[in-house]
Amino acid sequence: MARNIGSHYTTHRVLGRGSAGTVWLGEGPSGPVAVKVLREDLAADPDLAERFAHERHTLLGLEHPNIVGVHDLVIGGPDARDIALVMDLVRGPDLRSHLERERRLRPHAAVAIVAEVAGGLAVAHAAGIVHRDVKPENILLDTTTPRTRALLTDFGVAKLIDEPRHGGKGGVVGTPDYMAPEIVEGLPPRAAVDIYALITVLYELLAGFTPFGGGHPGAVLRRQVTETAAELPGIPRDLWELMQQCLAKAPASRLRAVELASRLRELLPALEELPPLDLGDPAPADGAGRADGAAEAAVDATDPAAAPGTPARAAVPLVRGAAPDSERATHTRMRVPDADELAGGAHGTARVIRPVGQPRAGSARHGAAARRRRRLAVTAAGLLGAGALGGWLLFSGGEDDGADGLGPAGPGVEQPDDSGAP
Ligand SMILES: Nc1ncnc2c1ncn2[C@@H]1O[C@H](COP(=O)(O)OP(=O)(O)OP(=O)(O)O)[C@@H](O)[C@H]1O
Repeated sequence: MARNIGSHYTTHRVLGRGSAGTVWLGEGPSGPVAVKVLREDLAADPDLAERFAHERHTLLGLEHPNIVGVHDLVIGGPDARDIALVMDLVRGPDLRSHLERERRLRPHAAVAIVAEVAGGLAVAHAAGIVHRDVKPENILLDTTTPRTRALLTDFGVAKLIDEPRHGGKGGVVGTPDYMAPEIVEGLPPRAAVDIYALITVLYELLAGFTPFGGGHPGAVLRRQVTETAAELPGIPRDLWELMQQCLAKAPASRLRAVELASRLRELLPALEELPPLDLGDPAPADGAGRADGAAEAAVDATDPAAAPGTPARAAVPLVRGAAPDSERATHTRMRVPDADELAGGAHGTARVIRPVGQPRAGSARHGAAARRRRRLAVTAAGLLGAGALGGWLLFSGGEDDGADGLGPAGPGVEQPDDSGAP
């Protein structure tokens, strides 16, 4: 049923749901738009409404072909409880859905997408805006043009929702798989966190899994701080060197967005003919269950991420709590693993990428449930300080609409036990 948002916009049908609210297809004075209506419980927070109003200028000011433009911010509604962002309508899938379908992208396609997003980030960073939640879910693909265009969305929303409520200490909300080590260490997020996250996305597009994902969110955060990304077999040397530089633990060592965009563009011609990286698992055409077991056979049976009923990855929304307008489960509290647990025990938790055709003995198949995507909101308050850990991880759990996830402990990847389940 059509619903009015402010005096200029009408919403018609749901395009998608995120942790912060629901995105609707809408109509405005100049044509179709996407309208993100924040969750009622968030919108009811007067501080949040105030922050959105305060940042109106920033939210509306970013213009770039690779950034989803925000046209308007509506605060009000019949009961004065709506907060809605009116955005460019992007016709096409988000990068998460695209990757789930493709499983792994050709290096040229992956680098082209990431170079475009880096271009958008460069403009935002120059304006002093850090995205803070770069991940495939926040990259939309416009497929209406002859050449698909990638657009980064949700600018500024992470910061607004993340701010401490009443001047108290806020946690850091983010997505463990893409979270830069300095955030885990409690430092304020600067532009370099977006570079780290974006190159993590590139790694995922090439490999089908993130460098440090899998298992307990606390273990993922620990790996972000302590481990080194495994080199992907067959990746061109100069591309890998650039990726390593942007995955550096020290933020100052990473490239700036503008440099990254141009370096990636320079690499493109040499990547044109390359097929997707061969990590040893025949990609199923439909991206659905790998019923023949050829791929699943490589997954470590001890990996909690591979256990039936355990989510394969942790794509994390911005905010805690269940969306009242979605079917997600309510949030759950869990303890951050202590320093010892986070040290990973004697065996560590880094993935080992095996050479093609070399399955690991004693490995087991993924359960169907292990491929489900789960969303978590993580608050990491001073997670790793002087080697000791404190605080809590707060996460909301629930599955999305049943799309198969790309398990970080994907085929061809070993991930020793890092169980730190609550
Ligand atoms: N500007 C847009 N145009 C078209 N569709 C959009 C637009 N913005 C979002 N969507 C759709 O709505 C879905 C939900 O978007 P939203 O930003 O609320 O959540 P998310 O980024 O997927 O997750 P989260 O907010 O939890 O991190 C997206 O996956 C996409 O399919």
